[in-house]
Amino acid sequence: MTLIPTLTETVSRARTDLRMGLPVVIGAALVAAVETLSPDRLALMRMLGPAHLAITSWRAETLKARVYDNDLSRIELPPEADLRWLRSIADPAGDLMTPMKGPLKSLRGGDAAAERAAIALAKSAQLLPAVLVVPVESSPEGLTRLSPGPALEQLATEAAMAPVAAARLPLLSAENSKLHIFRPNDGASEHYAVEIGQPSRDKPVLARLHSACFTGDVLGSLKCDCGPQLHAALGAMGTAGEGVLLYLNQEGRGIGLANKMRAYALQNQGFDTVEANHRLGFEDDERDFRIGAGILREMGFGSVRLMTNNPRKVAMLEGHGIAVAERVPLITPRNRHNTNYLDIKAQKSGHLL
Ligand SMILES: Nc1nc2c(ncn2[C@@H]2O[C@H](COP(=O)(O)OP(=O)(O)OP(=O)(O)O)[C@@H](O)[C@H]2O)c(=O)[nH]1
Ligand SMILES: [Zn+2]
Repeated sequence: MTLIPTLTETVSRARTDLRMGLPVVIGAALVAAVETLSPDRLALMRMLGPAHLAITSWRAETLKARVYDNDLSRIELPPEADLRWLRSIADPAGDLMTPMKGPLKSLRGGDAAAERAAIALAKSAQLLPAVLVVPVESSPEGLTRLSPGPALEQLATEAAMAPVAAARLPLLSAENSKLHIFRPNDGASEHYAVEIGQPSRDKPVLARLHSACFTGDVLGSLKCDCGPQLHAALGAMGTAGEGVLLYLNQEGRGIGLANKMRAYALQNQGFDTVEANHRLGFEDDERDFRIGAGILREMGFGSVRLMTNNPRKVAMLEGHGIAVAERVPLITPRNRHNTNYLDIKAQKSGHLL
């Protein structure tokens, strides 16, 4: 152990840098997130050499740009491109008003490892997955530096979860409850576990992995089923006298609340929940379900009766050391605002509704 930052810590720093609009050095390139880049920093970066953009293949598909690097595209920057242009490539908000941004020229050949790591880093910072890249031989002092391969590997590694604090928390649905806080070792969000009663660690526990939904859980949004699912799950555990509900801070299926609102704005333009994610450049579901498995293991649970309609959650838990003894459906009422969303989840995401 030294006082020098580990790779995990350096990646976490780099994530914060991108959120603040600071470039980071990945391999032999200077990269910055388009979303947070200022005009001044853009000008300074462009003085260092020819720049290009990296976007995901989903975003490239919408923009009709060629994809030569599998999951991403490197787009040449036209000389006259300003920040407005960069943002129009990154953010689909204005796509319908200004559909033609091109023709876009995709770079071909060479190596896209730095771009791939930069996009993964931007996603982990819950920023739009679009980055400005300037290949450089030497880069200014003081910037966070990463090697592409190890950075990508680190971003794909399961974070270790440490229990931080726990206390009794009587709930409307179950007076005998306790709230546990878990902190990952990668500088990302904390997650919570509500333990109801004193469930045995030796038999399958009634469990729910709930992903945060500020709009549904807190505001009572009618657009999704999250709030009613949260309360139905706690209610069922209260009635049974025991259970464990993980509240995972993976808002918007892992893209964050700002991007979820971008997705909602696209849904107002007529795209469905899956199409909206893709137009933004994301996969339809960016959540890392290993987090839930890690917390259950940390709490001593090895087997669950899982309240979910999502077969992927079952498969991911099973794949990460938690036996799913039973899937318990969690069906909540439909309304005119969420019925299309629920149909799309059933048709495109395999939910059993
Ligand atoms: N990106 C995006 N996220 C959404 C949208 N609507 C709801 N969400 C998020 O979707 C997640 C729903 O999480 P869950 O209810 O735990 O998961 P699920 O995959 O629906 O599975 P089960 O509810 O267990 O059946 C939450 O993180 C919400 O914030 C949307 O239109 N776009
Ligand atoms: Zn919701």
